Amino acid sequence: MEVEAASGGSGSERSWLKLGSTLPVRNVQALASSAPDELTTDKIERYIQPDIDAHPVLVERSDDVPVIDLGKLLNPETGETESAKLKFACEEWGFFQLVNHGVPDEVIAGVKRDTEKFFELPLEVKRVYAQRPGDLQGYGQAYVQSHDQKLDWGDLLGVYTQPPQARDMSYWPSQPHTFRNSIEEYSSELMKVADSVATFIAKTLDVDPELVADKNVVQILRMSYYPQCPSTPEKVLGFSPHSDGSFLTILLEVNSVQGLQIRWNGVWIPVKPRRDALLVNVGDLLEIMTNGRYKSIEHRVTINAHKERLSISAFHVPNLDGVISPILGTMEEKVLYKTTNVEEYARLYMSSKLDGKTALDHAKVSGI
Ligand SMILES: O=C(O)CCC(=O)C(=O)O
Ligand SMILES: [Fe+2]
Repeated sequence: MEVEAASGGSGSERSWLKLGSTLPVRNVQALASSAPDELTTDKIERYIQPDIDAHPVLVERSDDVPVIDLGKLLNPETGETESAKLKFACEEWGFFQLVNHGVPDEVIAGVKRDTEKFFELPLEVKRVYAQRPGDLQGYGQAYVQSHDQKLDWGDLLGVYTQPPQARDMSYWPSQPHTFRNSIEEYSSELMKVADSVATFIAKTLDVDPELVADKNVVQILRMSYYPQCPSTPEKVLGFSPHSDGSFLTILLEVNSVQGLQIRWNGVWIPVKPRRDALLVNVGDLLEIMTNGRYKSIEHRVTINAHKERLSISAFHVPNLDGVISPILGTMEEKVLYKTTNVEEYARLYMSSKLDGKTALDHAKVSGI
């Protein structure tokens, strides 16, 4: 089985699109729907995660995942208190549920409906959008970073949505027929949310919002479909543990089936889907920018024996030609991260050459 590693841009065409890595394997949705006797040990083997139980799962902490109210952040009377909560959420959790986010219900309902319909389409139709090697856009299987890495029990649709001047809608799925429109509406609403969140994050850091304004200009949507897994679901993951290589990620849990778990003080905490919220998380680039104060937390997705799960991740990232420099709070603060070139970071994140380390480790000042 071959990993088609990112070949990288051809110099003139430097874009996030060219940095993906994909594995041309069988579609998981099709595998999941095969008859139980067809789903042999041999076929499921590559998905079995021996370390899945290495850390305990603490369901009772689920209610502690912070909730941040964007309406309260915007209101001068409540802004300060809410901003302190936001700071705490970014420092201690790296994840928060964002309520009163302002995205109209019908926009969310539209993109949810069309994402569900897309994955219901016959395999041959979805395959029309198959990923090209080294392309983040298209339909395929989840990325893997090394030949021996366990496979994830999920299929994805990657859509490169922003910035408007660079996107090419002709790569977007045209089925269901309302999909392009619903993606476009959702994408532009999320750009607004990401801008507001970034502005409030800048305030919590006491830095000029201008300093974060260019960190969110590119957006990639990833629609994930994790089919039910009739065979040993407790040993299989929809998405292996990782942190996001983004600045900010905004997640929509499409059908509210629980699956996401976040790593908190050595244990896994399941996140309860909330229909009224978007789940926001700090990505690696924000961790670098805050010199480690805001945490890009590891997370994973578990799967179900009988229920499928769908989600939409929106990764907000800077242009590839920039750099991220740690902002230091005080003169005494220890410098944890190097000034990092965004393109180099993105290549590293997507590459299979991580020597068991994470991309974030490579951005650290050596010796730490
Ligand atoms: O499906 C989810 O809940 C999370 C997906 C995720 O972690 C990602 O897309 O990076
Ligand atoms: Fe993630």
